Parts: sequence; C-alpha cells; structure tokens
Amino acid sequence: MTDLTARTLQGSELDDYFDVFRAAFLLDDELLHFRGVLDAGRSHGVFDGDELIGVASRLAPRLALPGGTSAPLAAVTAVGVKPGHRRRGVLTRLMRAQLHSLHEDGGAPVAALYASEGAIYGRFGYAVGTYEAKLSVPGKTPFKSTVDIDPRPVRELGREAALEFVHRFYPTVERDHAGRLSRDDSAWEVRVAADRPGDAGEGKPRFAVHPDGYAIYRPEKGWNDRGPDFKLHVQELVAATPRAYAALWRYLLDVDFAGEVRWDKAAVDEPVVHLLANPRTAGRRVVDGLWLRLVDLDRALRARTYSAPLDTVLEVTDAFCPWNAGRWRLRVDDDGNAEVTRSEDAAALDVDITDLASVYLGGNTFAGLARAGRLGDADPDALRRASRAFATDVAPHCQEGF
Ligand SMILES: CC(=O)SCCNC(=O)CCNC(=O)[C@H](O)C(C)(C)COP(=O)(O)OP(=O)(O)OC[C@H]1O[C@@H](n2cnc3c(N)ncnc32)[C@H](O)[C@@H]1OP(=O)(O)O
Repeated sequence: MTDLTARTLQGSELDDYFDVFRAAFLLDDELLHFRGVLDAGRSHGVFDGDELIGVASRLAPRLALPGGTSAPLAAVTAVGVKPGHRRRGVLTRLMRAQLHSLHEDGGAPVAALYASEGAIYGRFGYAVGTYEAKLSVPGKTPFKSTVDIDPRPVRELGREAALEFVHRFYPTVERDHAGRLSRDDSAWEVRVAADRPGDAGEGKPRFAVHPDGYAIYRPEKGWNDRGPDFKLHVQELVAATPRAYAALWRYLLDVDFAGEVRWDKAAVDEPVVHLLANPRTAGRRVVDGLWLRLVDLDRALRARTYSAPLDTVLEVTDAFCPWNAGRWRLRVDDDGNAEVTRSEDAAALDVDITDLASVYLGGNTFAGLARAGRLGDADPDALRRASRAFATDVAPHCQEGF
C-alpha cells in the first residue's frame, strides 16, 4: 500500500478537488457554483501516491461572538474522501493537517462546520455549538391584536436593487446575533442568494424589503383541489426593529398562494411565535446547526465577552489538539472581558475541549452538560458561575449554510 500524504493544494489542483468532492457527495452538476469560492491555499488534500483521494477546505468569514465582538472563523467545508478509499484514516489526516496549520499559523482561533452526519466530528474536538429550528407557519395565520406592525410598506425588489440594499443593511445587524457570519460579494452570490432554483423544487430567490429589514425567500409551487398551495421557503429574515420584524412576517404570511411559510434555518428562539394569536400554529423541530471547534482555546475564550464576572480554573482534555490540554485560569472582569492564562491552581471544572466548544456561543450551558454527567462531580457553585458568565440573551444563530 502506498503511503498517504497530506498537504495544502495548488491552484492547478482545484479541478481534481472538485472531482473528489463530487464523487464523495454523489453529485452530478449540483453545487458546481460552489467551486468558485474554494481557495487552494485554504484547501488540504490527501494523496495516495499521485492520486488525490481526500479533500477539505475552509472559507474565511468572521464569526459574530457573544457581546458584539467577532473573530476570524475557519468555516470548514466541502470535506470528502473518494469512495474506495474510506476508513483508512484519510479524514483524520485532513482534520489534523487543517487544525495544526491553523494553530501553527496563528490563524482563526475557532473552526465551524455543518456535519453531514452527526457521528463524524466529535472525535476531532467539534461539538454542536448552535441549534436551528425547522419552522413552519400556515399562510394567513393571524397575529395577536396587540402586535405593533411598522406601517411602512414591504416591497418586492428586483435582484439588483435588493442586493444593493441588503449589502448595505446586513453589516448593521451582523453582530446582533452570535453565530452570524460576515459576507463578501461571493458569499451573497453563492451561499445566501444564489440566482438559481433551489435543490428541492424551490424557485429563484425573491426579495421582500422594508426600510428596516428584509426577507429573502424562494417559492415552491403547489396546487391542490382547492387551489394554490405554495410553500414560501425563507432563506433569511433580518430586521433591525421588532416592528419591522412583524411587518416582514405579516408580509410573508399574507402572500397570496402561500399555504405555508417555512424556514429551515430559523433561530430556536425565533420571536415570530410570540406574534401569533395561536402560538401552537407554528411547528418547530430543532436540529443541530453549527459544530464548533476551539482551535486555540486561549485565543478563542479571549475573543468573546461574557455576561458576568468569573474567576475559575479549568482542567482541559484535548486528545486531537494537545496544545489546548492542561490547566487554564479564566478571569472575566466586570466589563465581561476575559484573561486566559496557564495555571497551577486546583481546577474547579474538568472539561473536554468539546464541552467548551458546545458552550462557547451560548447555545448550551455548563449546567446542562453537568446534568448529562459530562462534568463529573463539579462544584455546583463553580458550575452556576460559569453558566452565568457564558450565558447569552439570544440563542446563537447562523442563517446560512456553507
Ligand atoms: C463539513 C463537511 O463537509 S461535512 C461532509 C463530510 N463528507 C461526507 O459526508 C461525504 C461522504 N463521506 C466521506 O467522504 C467519508 O466517509 C468521510 C469524510 C465522512 C470519512 O472519511 P474517512 O477517510 O473514511 O474517515 P477516517 O478513516 O479518517 O475515519 C476516522 C474515524 O471516523 C469514523 N467515521 C468516519 N466516517 C464516519 C461516519 N460517516 N459515521 C460514523 N463514523 C465515521 C471512522 O470509523 C473512524 O473511526 P475510528 O477512529 O474509531 O477508527
């Protein structure tokens, strides 16, 4: 058997990359547009002799963090190993090469991905850091009579005018929610509002724009014996004020032909349920969203701010990135800013790096992990303080796939 080698790719190898990716994901021509956003310098390959058999890349947006800060993110994507070469440690080599290079180069302190299957990435130190709701609301569902709707109209804009508006508007709200990503032009074109029909029967994106927000949605045609029964698939809905949020939801729910408004990547605490006269009409199924990996825990923990002061010592295990293992002191001052240093003091909490990843954005709590038996015999007071410090007012939420 030939030796396997892992390395960063050259620009001339991106076609081969895409061939491996398509073979791994059993694709025909879907996702071809995605090729344009892959950067060879941020892509790793594993070779069996001269043959490229495994690939992993990363995009480089910034990730909004609790407290309104942000940090560079390694947004890991398009990971695949050619059928016929699996379960020989190829993915393990890719993950090692990627995480080690981020650590050695002082690159993004945090990595994130959407997992194709939930059993793959825990062994590499990833854990579910955000959740998302598959939300559905029947068309024409009434609001409570007390809902305050911004009376300025929501207008459908053509693609060019709408993109001009949303490009300007989105950065003003980007840091309102931990979990949101910064976007360059290609992010809009490829990830958020690709000008092509969706993969599951949805049409091209449409843009409903209000002075204080917007919704991007795709209609899916449908007729039954009683008439039109379309579904509107929300791609994203962003509003700067509660009144604009209500106006955009009212607009979507009232679109003629729409039997149902669906949002597959809604926040788990999506406020629309508080607008509905009968909140039970909203269906919600919660699934995992972003899987997070703290590449360098000290840099990652310093990058966010915290909800309460804290002075605690963590004993950290990290089998895949050993530079994170050991004892760390986390001190948070009254303004929520953290200092993270090595420590010799007795640890108050024993945590694996996956536990820190799961609480990092506020999507899970130390208390919740302890109730699952993950934190051993942790001192209840230390747990409470840590949970309070890491807590966030709103659930972290990433609206876009990558
Ligand atoms: C961010 C993203 O892009 S997510 C998309 C990931 N890609 C895909 O799902 C495409 C289809 N699948 C594949 O390409 C491959 O099967 C991969 C990438 C999932 C795994 O690649 P492999 O080279 O086979 O993984 P590797 O041999 O390094 O496995 C490492 C460990 O993970 C386990 N593992 C690998 N894939 C899976 C899986 N799908 N489910 C459960 N365990 C898995 C292996 O059994 C092995 O366990 P061990 O350490 O206990 O022996």
